[in-house]
Amino acid sequence: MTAESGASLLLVGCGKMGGAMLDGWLAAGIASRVVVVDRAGLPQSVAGDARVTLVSGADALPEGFVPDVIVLAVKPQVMEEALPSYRALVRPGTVFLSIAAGKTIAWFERLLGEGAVVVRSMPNTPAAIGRGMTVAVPNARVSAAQRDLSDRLLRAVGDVAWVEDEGLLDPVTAVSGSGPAYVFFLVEAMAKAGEAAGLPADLAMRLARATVSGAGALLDASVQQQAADLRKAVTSPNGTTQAALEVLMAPEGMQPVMTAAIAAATRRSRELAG
Ligand SMILES: NC(=O)C1=CN([C@@H]2O[C@H](COP(=O)(O)OP(=O)(O)OC[C@H]3O[C@@H](n4cnc5c(N)ncnc54)[C@H](OP(=O)(O)O)[C@@H]3O)[C@@H](O)[C@H]2O)C=CC1
Ligand SMILES: O=C(O)[C@@H]1CCC=N1
Repeated sequence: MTAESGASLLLVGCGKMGGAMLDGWLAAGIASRVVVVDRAGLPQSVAGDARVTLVSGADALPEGFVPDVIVLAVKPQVMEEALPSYRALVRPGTVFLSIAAGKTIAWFERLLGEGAVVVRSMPNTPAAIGRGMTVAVPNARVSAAQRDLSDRLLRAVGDVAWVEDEGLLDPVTAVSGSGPAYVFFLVEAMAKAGEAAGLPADLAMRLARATVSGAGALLDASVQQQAADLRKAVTSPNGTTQAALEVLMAPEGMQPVMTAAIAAATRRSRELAG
């Protein structure tokens, strides 16, 4: 691969996350060729793109195809069944880039062999609009050029942080990997509470959606301010917000619930290691 020619990629699993990442790579022009393995077919967004070839399984890869990166984007529960078919592609020049929750670098080395070059990462679904957050950790065999290529692939769909301590990937998964679901649930909960307070259901949902997305955009635009500062700016002394925050910020309020939720997701990520 050269910077001009672009990378040659094998994408194993093209569902919600794999499909979002594929869109990002094609839009950024990082990939010259992407072979996709997925029984369900290609997403509509990439149909007809000459750089993309769909195959039904590892046994149907194009003759002589040697990918720079193999992106592993199947569910953790099917990874063990899927992975051995790609063992023949292990070589120093090919990076196995996993986005699967829980599955550790040691687990991949066990199934692929000690020589495997592995990056374990955890993205999130805002990647679908180029606003993802990914944390990645390399194994010892990843070269500087391979780390750079992996970084460019992940950065095509949002921000990227690299860490050396793989143990951090479980709480990372709990905070940013699963995190979008908590925010969407917040919308649902606010809408339901608005209904309970007397709003019509459609107006309550419209207000909840607009408030969460507007607050997210304000947070994004307020690089100099902490989230706590933005919260304080809404909170008039002895006003309505203060009344609500006295409930949410009480010792038995939202913080212990969020801490317990993130601890549960962290535990589940560790269990998925298998
Ligand atoms: N969704 C999310 O928010 C995030 C997910 N992840 C991780 O991304 C990975 C994928 O998750 P997600 O995209 O949500 O899941 P999806 O189910 O949407 O995508 C997985 C895709 O892989 C296909 N597939 C199943 N078995 C194979 C196989 N043997 N070879 C090739 N393709 C196969 C599935 O097809 P079929 O449906 O026919 O089985 C499906 O299209 C998981 O490991 C998850 O932990 C990481 C961060 C965030
Ligand atoms: O729920 C899951 O297991 C995956 C990983 C992070 C987000 N979705």
